[in-house]
Amino acid sequence: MIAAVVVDVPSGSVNKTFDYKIPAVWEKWAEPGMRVIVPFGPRKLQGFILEVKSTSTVKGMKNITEILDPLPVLTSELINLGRWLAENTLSFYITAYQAMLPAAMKATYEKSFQVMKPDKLPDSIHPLLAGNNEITVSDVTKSNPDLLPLLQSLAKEGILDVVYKVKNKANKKKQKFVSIRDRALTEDQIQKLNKNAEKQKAILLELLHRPDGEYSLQEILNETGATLSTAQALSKKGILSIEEKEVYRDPFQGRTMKRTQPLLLTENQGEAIKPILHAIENNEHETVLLHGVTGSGKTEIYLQSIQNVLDKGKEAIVLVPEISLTPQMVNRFKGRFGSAVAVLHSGLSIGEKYDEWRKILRKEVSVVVGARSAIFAPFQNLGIVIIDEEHETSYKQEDHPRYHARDVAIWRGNYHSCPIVLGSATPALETYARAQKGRYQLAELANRVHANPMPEVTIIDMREELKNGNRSMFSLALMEKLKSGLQKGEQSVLFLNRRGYASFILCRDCGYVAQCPHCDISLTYHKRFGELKCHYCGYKESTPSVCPSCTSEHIRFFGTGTQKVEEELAKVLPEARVIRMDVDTTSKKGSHEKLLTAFENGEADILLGTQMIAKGLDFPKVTLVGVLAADTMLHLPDFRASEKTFQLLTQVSGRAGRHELEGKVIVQGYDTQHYSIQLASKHDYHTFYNHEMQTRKLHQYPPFYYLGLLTFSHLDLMQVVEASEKAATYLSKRLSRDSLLLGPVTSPIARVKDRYRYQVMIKYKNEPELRTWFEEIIAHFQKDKEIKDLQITGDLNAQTLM
Ligand SMILES: Nc1ncnc2c1ncn2[C@@H]1O[C@H](COP(=O)(O)OP(=O)(O)OP(=O)(O)O)[C@@H](O)[C@H]1O
Ligand SMILES: [Zn+2]
Ligand SMILES: [Zn+2]
Repeated sequence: MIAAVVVDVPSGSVNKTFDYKIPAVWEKWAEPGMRVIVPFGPRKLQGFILEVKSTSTVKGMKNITEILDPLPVLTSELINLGRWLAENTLSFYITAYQAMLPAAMKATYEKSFQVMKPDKLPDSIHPLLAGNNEITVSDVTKSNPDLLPLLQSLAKEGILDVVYKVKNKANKKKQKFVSIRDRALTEDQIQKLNKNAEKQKAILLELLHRPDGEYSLQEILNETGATLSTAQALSKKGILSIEEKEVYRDPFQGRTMKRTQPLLLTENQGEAIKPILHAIENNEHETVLLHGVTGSGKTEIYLQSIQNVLDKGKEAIVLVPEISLTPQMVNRFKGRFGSAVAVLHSGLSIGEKYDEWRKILRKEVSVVVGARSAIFAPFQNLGIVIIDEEHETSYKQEDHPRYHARDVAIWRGNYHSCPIVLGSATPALETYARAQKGRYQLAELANRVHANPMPEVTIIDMREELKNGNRSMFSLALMEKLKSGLQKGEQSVLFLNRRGYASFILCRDCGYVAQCPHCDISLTYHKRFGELKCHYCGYKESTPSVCPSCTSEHIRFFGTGTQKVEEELAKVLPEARVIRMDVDTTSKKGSHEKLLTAFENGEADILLGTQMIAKGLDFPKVTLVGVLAADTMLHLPDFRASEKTFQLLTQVSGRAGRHELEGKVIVQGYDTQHYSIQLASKHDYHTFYNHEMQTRKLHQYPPFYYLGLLTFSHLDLMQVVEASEKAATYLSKRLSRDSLLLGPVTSPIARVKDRYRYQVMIKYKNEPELRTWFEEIIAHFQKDKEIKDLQITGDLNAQTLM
């Protein structure tokens, strides 16, 4: 038998399968979707079997070295999906397949020197080997780099051999369990034990006091204070049995979850869930847009839809943006479906993610809640995919493979004949447009549950405040509300929109702003370390005390960070207890959850934070939401700036007054007349949609046009300009008349890590050959040896132009 294998070399010339012979021992169980190790040139590489066949035209085929998985890790569905994904995102097949699996399953490679002729080995090498038969190249490089040339020449003479090894990161966690072999005999055996074998006795007594069964060895040792060797001695005598077993790393271990029961749906919810239930009932693929205002009870609709899917013996995937994948969010699903739920998000360790993933493959769970990549959960009987906050840009991966989770979901829904639910209070323009055209079904929830009113929003123009002599970062109205909230014992959320508003250092005399010397962006000020840092490349420098440009001493930290707001709050409201949530206070594992729980338990009056607190939170005592700097995002070079501002303001406002207490929102800014701010304050999605659609149409942006984007980068500016001009000429000769070509121009971020960036943009409605042309351009420059190091990335459906 022969296996067609795609190997772990992300390169254009290797972007196909290679045939290998399956050795007789493995013939019976080799299947498509298994990981293998194969020889490839002088190396050993990991790969995936995509096909098993009986003939091949290839001469001199090599054997597969090893099959790594007892069962396929890619289902036949995922094998097909990967092909589609690679082709539509201009990535390599291997990259697409690797993106579908947990990181732990990706191989790393190791090169080492192995001794072939020990008698000819020079003495100087012996200490290095320390009695072993081989040593890894990386070990030599670390300890004795000057010996490398000698080792290399020994390899040429055949005294050493260079071997390549594939290392697997995927390790299963093992734990030792202990049990008593024969309870009836044990009393006797305790009598017979040596008098001073106190600890051995302690172990046996501890086990005898417990009900019959296996116990974690570590737990027993902790209880008795005995050591491992004591237990091993008992095991040698045949009294105890110690066994090693595989266990899952469970990040939610030891947590008791309150089980919840389905709520009686409101009339509105009952209507909105109908098209979803209909599709589940009839095994139909249907994309349903669930457009519901904040607090309208979308989550309850998700939960009951999933229940219907589980009742049919099928499985469910729920995607949630990484940033709102909080324990509170997860608990809503675990609370309803208990241990049937697996969770996949980036906060888990590599091992934990691998364990959660294996629960899915082994059919031990039937619901997955996770961030973007959870869309690849290897379920085989998928009954629904739910994408919460479907407008979130994080659903698009901005690295190879550049897929959008929404597109993958719809592909899988089609494959399994099941519904896809896109939920949001502020659907992406693209999505709402499709619903209007009838390509998606539209279900709307116009009101909050039980007719709770939407919070009243007041907009404050901070320029006016300044004119009236208020120089603080809080308007009078906000101060007043914060104070009255404190008096009544209610809670407030203060949201600082930091995107596009990093804290930077500015010279008030000459206007100098500290920039990264390698990237064209300003450095961000980090007070805690007194340093300036680049968010793109990690470059750091200490904060200057005088301006490097004009030597003025008026060089200061400018812009508002959460720390600064916290300090201000302490001055003006010293009695308020504040919890600050931002990247600095949540970097430690579990701190995110701790802070939120503390706030929920009423241990603070004000929750102050960034984007992190904008979504999904549902706290009954929150009556006031304050937004500082609502307009900062409007000025980003991004055609979605208005849409993003509208979405964010709507989401944040939605945190107020979700339960009995009425909510109020105060929005502060400088450019408060902008329609996205005005309409968000009126909770008016539909007017915003119509207005924004007109703008997009006028400027020929999505959803009226797709954006194709080719980005070129190189250390040498001339190379980038030349290559991008060639590409633009090539495309302009081929594009249809309805398409527009823009550029080449410098990218909005013109330089990253010393590499200059240029882009060519194509606005198109229908350009079936575009993919091929992009592929040809990329292949052309890859062959061109003169422009070494030129990087080109292509995106057929770019979401941003950065
Ligand atoms: N049928 C119902 N009966 C009683 N309470 C309900 C019902 N449906 C939802 N709720 C409650 O209403 C509140 C808001 O619902 P939920 O959080 O699901 O809204 P949402 O639309 O998902 O909001 P957001 O988009 O703001 O996150 C929750 O506390 C929820 O428990
Ligand atoms: Zn200066
Ligand atoms: Zn930089």
